[in-house]
Amino acid sequence: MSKKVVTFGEIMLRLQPDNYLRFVQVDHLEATFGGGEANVSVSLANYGLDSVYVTKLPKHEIGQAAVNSLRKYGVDTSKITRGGDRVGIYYNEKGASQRGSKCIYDRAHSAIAEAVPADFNWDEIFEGAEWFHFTGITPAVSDSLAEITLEAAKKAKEHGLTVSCDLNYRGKLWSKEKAGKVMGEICKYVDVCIANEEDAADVFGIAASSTDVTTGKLNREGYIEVAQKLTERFGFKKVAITLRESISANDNNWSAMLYTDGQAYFSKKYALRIVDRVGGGDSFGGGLIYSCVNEFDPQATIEFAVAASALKHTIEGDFNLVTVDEVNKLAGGDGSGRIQR
Ligand SMILES: O=C(O)C(=O)C[C@H](O)[C@H](O)CO
Repeated sequence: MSKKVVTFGEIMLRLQPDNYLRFVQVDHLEATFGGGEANVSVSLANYGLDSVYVTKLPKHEIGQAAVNSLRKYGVDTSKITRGGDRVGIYYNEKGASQRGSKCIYDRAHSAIAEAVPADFNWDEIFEGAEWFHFTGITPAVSDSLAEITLEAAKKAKEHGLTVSCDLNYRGKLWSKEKAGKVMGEICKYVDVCIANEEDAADVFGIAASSTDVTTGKLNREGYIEVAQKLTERFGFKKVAITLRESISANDNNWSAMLYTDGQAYFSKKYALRIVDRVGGGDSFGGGLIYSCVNEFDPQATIEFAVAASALKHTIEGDFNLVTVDEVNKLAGGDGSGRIQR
């Protein structure tokens, strides 16, 4: 039987202009769905795991369309609570070259934002599960959701699950102070922390002293220092950090580090040409969770996670629609992009 992983968060309607058009230019928007944890669930379903996504969505057709967008890829949506009025929306304008992407949220009073603890029966949801994943976006959405996320993390530990959290700081949803306070409590129940150095600094005020003298960015020692400080503070078993050594619109190197048992493992570096970067971090989380539940060794774990997320950057939409074989092919060194025939 395949291993069961539960994720919890908000899935939103993503509305986006075609290609690289600006919001103010268009008279129609393309509609898809996405959300940090939903994206991870789709990755895991693609990899063949029993992938369960938990949220609350209205009973109406837009809520159903969100459910269908997940079912289409094999995510188990049976634990989604139905009710409330709104599906959260995010508008995404894709940047190019020196113009960055823009994200506008319209998610206040969504069904999940207004969910209450009684909406979820965690004992039932976690039955037979091995792993629970959420991101720092979920508790940022509303106070009630922060309370529910904490309860879910505690319950997951009681049920013996491994708990992972991607810090994913969203400054449009809450202040650094509030994020630090809420996440500081929730992270006591987390085993595997996914972060980048900006999240660590924004949420926990953790900064590293080691930077590269020429670029001014963190160097390897700096990343290790961030992971060590996170581990010291929360007792994480693993810290996975995506490295922004030089990630700008024109120079996109993508790699990561896994820190576990006092050892740091660095992945290969990929030069990306970005088709869609939204969900890139989630695809990394999905690859990491897949590798961990399958007990890959640390180097293989980080290579799989980074290769998975490198592939995501080539795919339109939030979801990483790749198979284990495709990820293994890239992780194994074949990044040729050749046509297969
Ligand atoms: O930013 C958010 O809250 C989203 O969930 C939108 C995207 O799906 C998310 O940023 C991808 O990680």
